[in-house]
Amino acid sequence: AYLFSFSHMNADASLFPFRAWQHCEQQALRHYAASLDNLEHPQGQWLLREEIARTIGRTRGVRCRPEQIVLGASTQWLFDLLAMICDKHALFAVEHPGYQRIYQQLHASGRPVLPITVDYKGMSPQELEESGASIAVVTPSHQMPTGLIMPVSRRIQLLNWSYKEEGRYIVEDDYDAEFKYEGDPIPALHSLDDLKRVIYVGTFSKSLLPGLRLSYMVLPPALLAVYKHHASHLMQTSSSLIQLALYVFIKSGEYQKHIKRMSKHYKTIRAELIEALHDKFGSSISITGEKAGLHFLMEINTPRPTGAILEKAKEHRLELYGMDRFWLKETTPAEGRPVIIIGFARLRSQDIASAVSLLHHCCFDK
Ligand SMILES: Cc1ncc(COP(=O)(O)O)c(CN[C@H](CF)CCC(=O)O)c1O
Repeated sequence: AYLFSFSHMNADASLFPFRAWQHCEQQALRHYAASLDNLEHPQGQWLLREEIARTIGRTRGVRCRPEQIVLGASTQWLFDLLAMICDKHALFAVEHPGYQRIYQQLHASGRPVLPITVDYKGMSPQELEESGASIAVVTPSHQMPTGLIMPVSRRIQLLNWSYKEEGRYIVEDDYDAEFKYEGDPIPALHSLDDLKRVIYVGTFSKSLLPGLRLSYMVLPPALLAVYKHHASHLMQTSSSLIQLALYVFIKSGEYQKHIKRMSKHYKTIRAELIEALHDKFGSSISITGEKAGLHFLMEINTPRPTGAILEKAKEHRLELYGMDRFWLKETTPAEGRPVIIIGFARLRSQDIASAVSLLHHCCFDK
């Protein structure tokens, strides 16, 4: 077990309202147990899809009907589904550096996946245009891993790219949208889309818990028709019990209360952590991607290479990851200063000073 964790992959289960969740589960069983005895709708429970449509309409400006929502046990599965229903010649473009599991998932679906460079505004429209891809996968709310927030100007550029040709789509993976600390709220790409070219994807992995394994996808009408034709033989992958408990949890207002409480908590932890990092590391670090989400990047001015830092972190039971897991191309990244990804979802206030000084030790001391 780790002493401290800077992982970007976890959540702090000790902050999850399990009593409230169990109450919602009991309510779900009391009122909807009957629906557990048969195979449900392939897209998932209607009641939950209604609540999700309402929630993303209110919080992200995503206008959709429950009929357009497909639930799934993980974002990876939803990308599998997407690969099944999209035109078999369609090429996918993904962000580089980017989220490796989606890249691998799409690769496994047998079609070439093209890594497209992410500049300081997000996926490069020029590279995307030249790539010949017709489906662009982006993470505009807090790019994984750089943490940049895609400005509206770039969102419009990508939408215009998708409008140029039939069959072009943008997959908006709105990961980390729930937690934003600086700057004005930016509406989802989906809310700016006039021609129904955006497929909106969301997950409860970070707003609630990764262990719930519940994610959702909003299909535009044209793709919904294809889904209904191709994939309706596929059964829903997520558990009906979790879906119904989540429906009660959202309906009762517990979800909104939880997001508010966690936003406040993460805002405090993030501020204390950034202050402690600057105190300890001084001008030897530069932090980027910290305006939203549950992680940011930290570049360190040290002669020690990333590999050696990660090695030392392992020795000292400090959970820490580098940028290699987001490097999708065969080429190795130009050797610059070490950059590590700092996740803070699992950090507790009282541990910050010790975790930061241990990190400093791994970066500089023998
Ligand atoms: C860009 C992006 N879109 C969705 C998810 C959610 O996927 P799921 O829980 O299956 O719904 C993640 C989650 N990624 C993990 C970080 F918590 C893993 C990162 C790593 O493998 O480095 C993600 O990065």
